[in-house]
Amino acid sequence: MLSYPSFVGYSRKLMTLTMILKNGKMLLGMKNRGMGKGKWNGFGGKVEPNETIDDGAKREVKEECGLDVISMEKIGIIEFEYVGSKEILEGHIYSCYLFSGDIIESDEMAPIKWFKIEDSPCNQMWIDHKFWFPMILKNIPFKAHFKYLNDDTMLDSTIILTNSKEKLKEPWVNVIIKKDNQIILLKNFEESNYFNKHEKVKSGESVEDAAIRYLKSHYKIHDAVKVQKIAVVDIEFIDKQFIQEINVFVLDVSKINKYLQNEDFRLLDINIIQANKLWLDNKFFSTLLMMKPFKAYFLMDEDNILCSKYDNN
Ligand SMILES: CNc1ncnc2c1ncn2[C@@H]1O[C@H](COP(=O)(O)OP(=O)(O)OP(=O)(O)O)[C@@H](O)[C@H]1O
Repeated sequence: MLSYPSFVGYSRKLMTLTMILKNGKMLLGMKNRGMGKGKWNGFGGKVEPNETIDDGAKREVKEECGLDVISMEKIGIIEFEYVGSKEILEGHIYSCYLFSGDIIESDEMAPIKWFKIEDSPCNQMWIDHKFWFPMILKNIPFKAHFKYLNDDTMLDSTIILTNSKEKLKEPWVNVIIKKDNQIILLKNFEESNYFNKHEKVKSGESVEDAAIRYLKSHYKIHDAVKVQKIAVVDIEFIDKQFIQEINVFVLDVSKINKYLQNEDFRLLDINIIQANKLWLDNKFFSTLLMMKPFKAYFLMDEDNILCSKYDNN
């Protein structure tokens, strides 16, 4: 379901961007002119007509921060699209851990500073940085497309891991119980994201049976209960070799009191859902509660969503 855009009829401009890393820190320069003025970034620029992309990347590092690259690795290719432009900026993204020489600031890039990775000046960097930087750190090849309205507004993003051999899907279930205007959270819900824990589907078991098993293990519920499968959510973690396929069912008990007797639950008001950090993004819950089946895909690095796609057809 993760379709990647194609750009027939667009021209391309090749660019490089090299992230220089050492001992948990990254080297960033403040761009003082041209594209990305006023932003901290790695080092790079346009590839010249008579050089290879790798050579262009090394030349830009030398020109912009004075360092000589000893070795570098290309991790990703990003296609930057700006609404209204028929030119794709094709950025080749490198990591470099081995270099020599001294840092020299230039008119174009100053100051140049080492930042601890966890202290990166995110709000003074390109918005896209946070979506692909985890792949740089974990050395996971990727391809991405970011669509910008202007330099500070991103409209769409797609990231594909290019090394993944077909990852295996692992089916899980989750059942959301809705009562009037409230969602029922189990006692063991995940505090961090206000969501009931997922349950793994056993081998040979259907997802529907797993959903009923899930319900019975948590609630006093009888066999005839009807759950409705609303969402299939594929969750890919960048550094795991399988995709978690979460089948999300919804059971509406607004008219049925007996299911909930004598049990100790936590009720969460649907109206405050938007304000809470619920599982996944805000759109997920509102889409789920429309009760129309849909599919979704999330690319994650630990708790961070790097890419999300919905398919409501
Ligand atoms: C839209 N989101 C973006 N996210 C992250 N990085 C981005 C970027 N858009 C451009 N970049 C990088 O910014 C540099 C511009 O280079 P830029 O100064 O235009 O090139 P070059 O040095 O050849 O120019 P001059 O010839 O000196 O004008 C180059 O590394 C390029 O990869």
